[in-house]
Amino acid sequence: MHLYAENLAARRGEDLIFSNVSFNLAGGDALVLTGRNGSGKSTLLRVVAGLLRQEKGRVVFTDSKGESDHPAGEASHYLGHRNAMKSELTVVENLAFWKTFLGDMAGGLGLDVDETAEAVGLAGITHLPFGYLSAGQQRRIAFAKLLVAYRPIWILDEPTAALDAGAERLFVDLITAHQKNGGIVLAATHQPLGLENVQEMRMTGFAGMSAGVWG
Ligand SMILES: Nc1ncnc2c1ncn2[C@@H]1O[C@H](COP(=O)(O)OP(=O)(O)OP(=O)(O)O)[C@@H](O)[C@H]1O
Repeated sequence: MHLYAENLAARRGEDLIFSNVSFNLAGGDALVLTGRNGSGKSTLLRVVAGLLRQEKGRVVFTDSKGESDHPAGEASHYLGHRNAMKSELTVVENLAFWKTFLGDMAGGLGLDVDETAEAVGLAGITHLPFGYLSAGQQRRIAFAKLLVAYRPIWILDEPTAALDAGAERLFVDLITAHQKNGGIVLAATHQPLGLENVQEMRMTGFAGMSAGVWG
Protein backbone atom coordinates (compact mmCIF):
# COMPACT_ATOMS: atom_id res chain seq x y z
CA MET A 1 0.00 0.00 0.00
CA HIS A 2 1.27 3.48 -0.84
CA LEU A 3 0.15 7.08 -0.58
CA TYR A 4 2.09 9.27 -2.92
CA ALA A 5 1.93 13.04 -3.48
CA GLU A 6 3.84 14.79 -6.22
CA ASN A 7 4.52 18.52 -6.51
CA LEU A 8 1.31 19.62 -4.85
CA ALA A 9 0.37 23.28 -4.79
CA ALA A 10 -2.77 24.76 -3.25
CA ARG A 11 -4.52 28.13 -2.96
CA ARG A 12 -7.01 29.46 -0.46
CA GLY A 13 -8.86 32.32 -2.07
CA GLU A 14 -6.28 34.31 -4.05
CA ASP A 15 -3.31 33.20 -2.01
CA LEU A 16 -0.87 30.46 -2.86
CA ILE A 17 -0.46 28.54 0.40
CA PHE A 18 2.22 26.03 -0.65
CA SER A 19 3.85 24.56 -3.75
CA ASN A 20 6.17 21.67 -4.62
CA VAL A 21 5.01 19.48 -1.75
CA SER A 22 5.81 15.80 -2.31
CA PHE A 23 5.83 12.73 -0.07
CA ASN A 24 5.74 8.97 -0.37
CA LEU A 25 4.30 6.82 2.42
CA ALA A 26 4.08 3.04 2.60
CA GLY A 27 1.76 0.99 4.82
CA GLY A 28 2.81 1.49 8.45
CA ASP A 29 4.25 4.98 7.85
CA ALA A 30 3.17 8.28 9.37
CA LEU A 31 3.77 11.82 8.13
CA VAL A 32 3.51 14.57 10.72
CA LEU A 33 3.03 18.15 9.52
CA THR A 34 4.38 20.88 11.75
CA GLY A 35 4.62 24.67 11.32
CA ARG A 36 3.18 27.90 12.66
CA ASN A 37 -0.51 28.82 12.57
CA GLY A 38 -1.64 29.49 9.02
CA SER A 39 1.33 27.71 7.41
CA GLY A 40 -0.91 25.37 5.39
CA LYS A 41 -1.10 22.15 7.41
CA SER A 42 -4.89 21.89 7.33
CA THR A 43 -4.90 22.92 3.68
CA LEU A 44 -2.55 20.07 2.75
CA LEU A 45 -4.59 17.56 4.76
CA ARG A 46 -7.79 18.71 3.06
CA VAL A 47 -6.20 18.37 -0.38
CA VAL A 48 -5.11 14.79 0.36
CA ALA A 49 -8.57 14.02 1.77
CA GLY A 50 -10.13 15.25 -1.47
CA LEU A 51 -11.99 18.09 0.29
CA LEU A 52 -10.06 20.83 -1.54
CA ARG A 53 -8.87 20.79 -5.12
CA GLN A 54 -5.14 21.28 -5.56
CA GLU A 55 -3.83 23.96 -7.90
CA LYS A 56 -1.18 21.64 -9.24
CA GLY A 57 0.27 18.16 -8.69
CA ARG A 58 -1.35 14.86 -7.84
CA VAL A 59 -2.13 12.47 -5.00
CA VAL A 60 -2.20 8.71 -5.70
CA PHE A 61 -3.28 5.90 -3.41
CA THR A 62 -2.24 2.36 -4.31
CA ASP A 63 -3.85 -0.48 -2.36
CA SER A 64 -2.17 -3.66 -1.12
CA LYS A 65 -2.79 -5.33 -4.51
CA GLY A 66 -0.98 -2.47 -6.25
CA GLU A 67 -4.22 -1.09 -7.72
CA SER A 68 -5.17 2.59 -7.80
CA ASP A 69 -8.96 2.20 -8.10
CA HIS A 70 -9.82 4.64 -5.31
CA PRO A 71 -8.89 8.30 -4.94
CA ALA A 72 -6.94 8.85 -1.71
CA GLY A 73 -9.94 10.67 -0.21
CA GLU A 74 -12.14 7.60 -0.54
CA ALA A 75 -9.52 5.49 1.21
CA SER A 76 -9.24 7.97 4.09
CA HIS A 77 -10.82 8.85 7.38
CA TYR A 78 -10.60 12.60 7.95
CA LEU A 79 -10.72 13.90 11.51
CA GLY A 80 -10.80 17.69 11.27
CA HIS A 81 -11.07 20.38 13.93
CA ARG A 82 -14.79 19.72 14.17
CA ASN A 83 -16.14 16.42 15.46
CA ALA A 84 -18.73 15.67 12.74
CA MET A 85 -21.36 14.41 15.20
CA LYS A 86 -24.96 15.54 15.79
CA SER A 87 -25.44 17.03 19.28
CA GLU A 88 -29.07 15.86 19.58
CA LEU A 89 -28.36 12.22 18.72
CA THR A 90 -26.95 9.84 21.33
CA VAL A 91 -23.39 8.57 21.06
CA VAL A 92 -24.68 5.17 19.89
CA GLU A 93 -26.89 6.77 17.24
CA ASN A 94 -24.03 8.93 15.95
CA LEU A 95 -21.56 6.05 15.71
CA ALA A 96 -24.16 3.69 14.24
CA PHE A 97 -24.90 6.31 11.56
CA TRP A 98 -21.24 6.60 10.60
CA LYS A 99 -20.76 2.82 10.62
CA THR A 100 -23.65 2.33 8.18
CA PHE A 101 -22.89 5.40 6.09
CA LEU A 102 -19.18 4.72 5.63
CA GLY A 103 -19.09 0.91 5.49
CA ASP A 104 -15.76 -0.93 5.35
CA MET A 105 -13.28 -0.69 2.52
CA ALA A 106 -11.66 -3.89 1.32
CA GLY A 107 -8.74 -4.89 3.53
CA GLY A 108 -10.19 -4.46 7.01
CA LEU A 109 -13.20 -4.54 9.30
CA GLY A 110 -14.57 -1.86 11.59
CA LEU A 111 -15.39 -2.64 15.21
CA ASP A 112 -18.97 -2.63 16.41
CA VAL A 113 -20.23 0.49 18.14
CA ASP A 114 -19.93 -0.82 21.71
CA GLU A 115 -16.37 -1.99 21.08
CA THR A 116 -15.33 1.41 19.73
CA ALA A 117 -16.83 3.22 22.73
CA GLU A 118 -14.86 0.87 24.96
CA ALA A 119 -11.69 1.40 22.90
CA VAL A 120 -11.87 5.15 23.61
CA GLY A 121 -12.67 4.57 27.29
CA LEU A 122 -16.31 5.71 27.22
CA ALA A 123 -18.37 2.52 27.31
CA GLY A 124 -20.64 3.81 30.09
CA ILE A 125 -22.06 6.92 28.44
CA THR A 126 -23.11 5.88 24.97
CA HIS A 127 -26.81 6.39 25.79
CA LEU A 128 -26.26 10.15 26.31
CA PRO A 129 -26.80 12.78 23.63
CA PHE A 130 -23.43 13.71 22.11
CA GLY A 131 -24.06 17.36 23.09
CA TYR A 132 -24.08 16.43 26.81
CA LEU A 133 -20.49 15.18 26.74
CA SER A 134 -17.48 17.24 27.83
CA ALA A 135 -15.20 18.64 25.11
CA GLY A 136 -12.62 15.89 25.71
CA GLN A 137 -15.28 13.15 25.72
CA GLN A 138 -16.68 14.53 22.46
CA ARG A 139 -13.21 14.37 20.91
CA ARG A 140 -12.81 10.75 22.06
CA ILE A 141 -16.10 9.83 20.37
CA ALA A 142 -15.06 11.68 17.21
CA PHE A 143 -11.95 9.51 17.23
CA ALA A 144 -14.10 6.38 17.71
CA LYS A 145 -15.54 7.11 14.26
CA LEU A 146 -12.18 6.01 12.82
CA LEU A 147 -12.69 2.59 14.36
CA VAL A 148 -16.28 1.81 13.28
CA ALA A 149 -15.40 1.59 9.58
CA TYR A 150 -12.11 0.48 8.05
CA ARG A 151 -10.10 2.98 6.03
CA PRO A 152 -6.39 2.40 5.32
CA ILE A 153 -5.48 6.12 5.61
CA TRP A 154 -6.15 8.26 8.67
CA ILE A 155 -5.91 12.04 8.13
CA LEU A 156 -5.86 13.79 11.50
CA ASP A 157 -5.90 17.56 12.03
CA GLU A 158 -4.57 18.29 15.52
CA PRO A 159 -6.17 15.14 16.91
CA THR A 160 -4.99 15.66 20.47
CA ALA A 161 -5.59 19.41 20.88
CA ALA A 162 -7.28 20.15 24.24
CA LEU A 163 -7.05 16.57 25.49
CA ASP A 164 -5.80 15.44 28.87
CA ALA A 165 -2.64 13.30 29.09
CA GLY A 166 -4.62 10.05 29.38
CA ALA A 167 -6.66 10.72 26.24
CA GLU A 168 -3.54 11.79 24.36
CA ARG A 169 -1.82 8.48 25.23
CA LEU A 170 -4.93 6.58 24.22
CA PHE A 171 -5.05 8.29 20.82
CA VAL A 172 -1.35 7.69 20.23
CA ASP A 173 -1.84 3.99 21.09
CA LEU A 174 -4.77 3.73 18.63
CA ILE A 175 -2.78 5.50 15.90
CA THR A 176 0.21 3.21 16.53
CA ALA A 177 -2.06 0.14 16.33
CA HIS A 178 -3.41 1.40 13.00
CA GLN A 179 0.17 1.73 11.68
CA LYS A 180 1.11 -1.74 12.98
CA ASN A 181 -1.92 -3.03 11.09
CA GLY A 182 -0.43 -1.63 7.88
CA GLY A 183 -2.32 1.67 7.90
CA ILE A 184 -1.00 5.09 6.85
CA VAL A 185 -1.32 8.22 9.01
CA LEU A 186 -1.08 11.92 8.08
CA ALA A 187 -1.35 14.26 11.03
CA ALA A 188 -0.97 17.97 11.69
CA THR A 189 0.12 18.74 15.19
CA HIS A 190 1.71 21.41 17.37
CA GLN A 191 2.97 18.94 19.95
CA PRO A 192 5.15 15.85 19.36
CA LEU A 193 2.93 12.76 19.39
CA GLY A 194 5.70 10.21 19.89
CA LEU A 195 4.66 8.07 16.92
CA GLU A 196 6.89 5.39 15.37
CA ASN A 197 7.89 5.17 11.67
CA VAL A 198 7.32 8.87 11.34
CA GLN A 199 8.51 11.43 8.81
CA GLU A 200 8.18 15.13 9.62
CA MET A 201 7.34 17.86 7.13
CA ARG A 202 7.63 21.46 8.26
CA MET A 203 5.16 23.71 6.47
CA THR A 204 6.37 27.27 6.01
CA GLY A 205 3.52 28.99 4.15
CA PHE A 206 3.87 31.85 1.70
CA ALA A 207 2.54 34.69 3.89
CA GLY A 208 -0.07 35.93 1.46
CA MET A 209 2.05 35.56 -1.67
CA SER A 210 -0.07 35.74 -4.80
CA ALA A 211 2.42 34.43 -7.38
CA GLY A 212 1.44 31.74 -9.87
CA VAL A 213 2.79 28.21 -9.81
CA TRP A 214 2.83 27.57 -13.54
CA GLY A 215 5.43 30.04 -14.82
N1 LIG B 1 -11.47 29.61 2.90
C1 LIG B 1 -10.34 30.33 2.89
N2 LIG B 1 -10.19 31.39 2.08
C2 LIG B 1 -9.04 32.11 2.06
N3 LIG B 1 -7.98 31.82 2.83
C3 LIG B 1 -8.08 30.77 3.66
C4 LIG B 1 -9.25 29.96 3.74
N4 LIG B 1 -9.04 28.99 4.65
C5 LIG B 1 -7.78 29.18 5.11
N5 LIG B 1 -7.21 30.23 4.52
C6 LIG B 1 -5.83 30.72 4.75
O1 LIG B 1 -4.93 29.69 4.33
C7 LIG B 1 -3.76 29.74 5.14
C8 LIG B 1 -3.44 28.33 5.61
O2 LIG B 1 -4.43 27.91 6.54
P1 LIG B 1 -4.40 26.47 7.20
O3 LIG B 1 -5.69 26.32 7.95
O4 LIG B 1 -4.06 25.47 6.16
O5 LIG B 1 -3.16 26.62 8.21
P2 LIG B 1 -2.66 25.66 9.40
O6 LIG B 1 -1.18 25.49 9.23
O7 LIG B 1 -3.48 24.43 9.46
O8 LIG B 1 -2.95 26.58 10.67
P3 LIG B 1 -3.29 26.23 12.22
O9 LIG B 1 -2.02 25.73 12.84
O10 LIG B 1 -3.70 27.57 12.76
O11 LIG B 1 -4.42 25.23 12.24
C9 LIG B 1 -4.03 30.74 6.26
O12 LIG B 1 -3.36 31.95 5.95
C10 LIG B 1 -5.53 30.95 6.22
O13 LIG B 1 -5.88 32.24 6.61
